[in-house]
Amino acid sequence: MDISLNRDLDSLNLALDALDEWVVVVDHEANIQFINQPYAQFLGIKREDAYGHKVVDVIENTRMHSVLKSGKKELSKLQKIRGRHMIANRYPIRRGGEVIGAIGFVVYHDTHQWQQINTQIKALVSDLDYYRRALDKEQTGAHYHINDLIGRSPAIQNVNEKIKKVAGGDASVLIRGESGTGKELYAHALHLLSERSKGPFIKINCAAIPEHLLESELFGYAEGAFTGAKRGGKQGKFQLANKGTLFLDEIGDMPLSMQAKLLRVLQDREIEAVGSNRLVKIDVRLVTATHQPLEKLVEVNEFREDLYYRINVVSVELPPLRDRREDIPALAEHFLTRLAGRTGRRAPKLTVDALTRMLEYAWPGNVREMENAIESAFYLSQGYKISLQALPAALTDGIELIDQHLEQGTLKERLALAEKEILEQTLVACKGNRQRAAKVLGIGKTTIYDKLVRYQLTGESFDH
Ligand SMILES: Nc1ncnc2c1ncn2[C@@H]1O[C@H](COP(=O)(O)OP(=O)(O)OP(=O)(O)O)[C@@H](O)[C@H]1O
Repeated sequence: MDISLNRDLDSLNLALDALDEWVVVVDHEANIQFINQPYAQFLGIKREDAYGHKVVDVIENTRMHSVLKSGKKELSKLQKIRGRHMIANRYPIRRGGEVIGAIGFVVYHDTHQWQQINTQIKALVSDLDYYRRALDKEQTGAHYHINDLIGRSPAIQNVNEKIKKVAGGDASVLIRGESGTGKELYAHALHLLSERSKGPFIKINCAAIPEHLLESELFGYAEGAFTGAKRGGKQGKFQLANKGTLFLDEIGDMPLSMQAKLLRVLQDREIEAVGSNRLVKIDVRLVTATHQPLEKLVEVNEFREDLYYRINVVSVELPPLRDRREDIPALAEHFLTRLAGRTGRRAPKLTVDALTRMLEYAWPGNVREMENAIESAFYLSQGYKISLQALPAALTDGIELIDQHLEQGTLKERLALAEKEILEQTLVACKGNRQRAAKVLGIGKTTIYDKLVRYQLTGESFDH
């Protein structure tokens, strides 16, 4: 027996019988020429008996004859057959432009099947809408003024000076720096220092938005632009940022197709919403940020050179935290005070060991990593001090930790350690003012200086 599948009509029939979809084919007079086995079975007929008969006589509520008449396909139409609602697609068949028949598929045999999918999609769309709105809320408005930013190291002072200088005017600014160095905070500060400070500050993270949504997020869409488009359309970030600042974060991750569109908008200063053919003028200052080596991306054709020059009129480089270690004590204190405020707890202090380790550590995740480290240590420690043990493993790996409860040493050594810690905490509380610390502790000026030298507490980390 030949069991191979041939390119003949029989094989085609077998293939159509194997489908879950039900299939019917009619000729130009709406007579059934083919019906697949599953469909015939559902209708309770022998398919041979249906051949040559008018489709309206065999299938309830059919519209195959209408498709023949209109020559237009009908997609996802509801059809009730034998008490069940089905979803059908119907297509005209043409030869040389003339309609010679039609083919129909029942895609979902039961609306229950379809309803299940529909419910899932509805839930997803509503989730998406919720997160979009939450994201919009979070990404609107500038919250950080330059004076709120912690850090007085020379490297940061240079950045602050540059930001103040370029804030006025409309030059596009590219903020560069490793992840977690504070690029977004500086974009806020730049906006608040600029003449556009009364206008909106709108942020969009190019890396976080799927490529197919990025265009409509940036430029908006017109009503009916695509399935699921909101009635009345939607404004894009460019329109929302009108007369203000648009902050494009992670610009290095923008897909090439969008880069071309963005470049055109920056050149022409007008945008066209998706699905609209109306050009709208925009008045927006562009601030971008990236941790990516843009020049390298230009070399390998992953970032457009012309766009690179457009966005890089002024470039501000944020130094990594390891190059401005002087800022670490102040940042630590800032985060601890903020956590204390939020939780109603008294702000704890870092022990000298913990602070020393934080000053030595390389902080590959920069200020964000430090903020997280402080937060986890804050919740892990209960008392007034945060010891080395409370710091995350990344900082303490490879360091010999002595369990506090098993702390060894003579009484004299342990009293000295306690004295050192009291001195250190008082100094931090007095912002490095030794005279005040001496007064608080009820000791003389000379005594405190002697003790500070003995315990090596004369470093600049206590000066603020
Ligand atoms: N100078 C600073 N003062 C206070 N907090 C800061 C400072 N710099 C950074 N932070 C904090 O560090 C975290 C990271 O900052 P931000 O999101 O601005 O970094 P980023 O460089 O934009 O990071 P990414 O490249 O990952 O987007 C934030 O929680 C921010 O509050």
